[in-house]
Amino acid sequence: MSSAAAPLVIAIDGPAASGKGTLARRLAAHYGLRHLDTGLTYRAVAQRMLAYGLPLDNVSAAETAAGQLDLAQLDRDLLSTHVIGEAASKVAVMASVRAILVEAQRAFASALPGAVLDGRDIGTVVCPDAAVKLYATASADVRATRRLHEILDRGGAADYATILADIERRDARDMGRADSPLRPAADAHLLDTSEMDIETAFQTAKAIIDDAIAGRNGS
Ligand SMILES: Nc1ncnc2c1ncn2[C@@H]1O[C@H](COP(=O)(O)OP(=O)(O)O)[C@@H](O)[C@H]1O
Ligand SMILES: Nc1ccn([C@@H]2O[C@H](COP(=O)(O)OP(=O)(O)O)[C@@H](O)[C@H]2O)c(=O)n1
Repeated sequence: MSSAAAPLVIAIDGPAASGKGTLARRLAAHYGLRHLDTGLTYRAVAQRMLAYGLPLDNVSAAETAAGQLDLAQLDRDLLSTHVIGEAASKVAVMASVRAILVEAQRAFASALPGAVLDGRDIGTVVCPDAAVKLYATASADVRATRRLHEILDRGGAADYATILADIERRDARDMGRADSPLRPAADAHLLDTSEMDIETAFQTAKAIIDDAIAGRNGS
């Protein structure tokens, strides 16, 4: 039996530009939950390192930056650059940095009424008991095209081949690292959005979550 007072946690993982953030934001608004883009926590640490000209493998500096992080101050516009995403995946291989960030992410998830968290290890490490776990995927080609349009729409410059190579390199680093590699949790629902528009992806995710909530409430 489930407790009505337990926070409802929805975990969404997936590789770069799979659409997990877009889904997470819409789902959080729909279900009246708070949202945390955990990628921004790694990006914020990386941004501090870049701003101070520190090497991205400087563990003690990265630990300090992680310890000083304020989840309420994460600036998505500032942190969403391609360069910071690449740097974040280098910072994210450090187990001690992950431990600090995971603790903050778990505290966020534990408050009522619950939350949608998106990232790489939410269903496997941060919230292994989440009520619903989704693993968003899309082909590397589709993801690179989405990211390219995102950058161009913001007035930036980029080319498809470079973005695709960066995405494939980042996938390999995130899936190959020793601590908390990117992979679907055993009980995650796979959501391949390659041929879904945003609305279809949202409706598909919502149907999965509604089912899980009905099961949780014993109906
Ligand atoms: N199903 C979809 N179809 C088309 N574009 C999408 C879809 N989902 C997300 N996008 C777009 O792709 C880009 C990356 O999406 P985002 O949610 O930020 O991915 P992630 O959080 O996985 O990196 C954004 O510009 C977003 O609007
Ligand atoms: N829960 C998480 C979230 C992000 N990350 C790391 O942070 C990087 C940036 O994550 P992000 O979610 O902001 O990147 P995008 O998927 O939006 O491109 C990823 O490539 C991972 O290396 C992680 O290790 N664990």
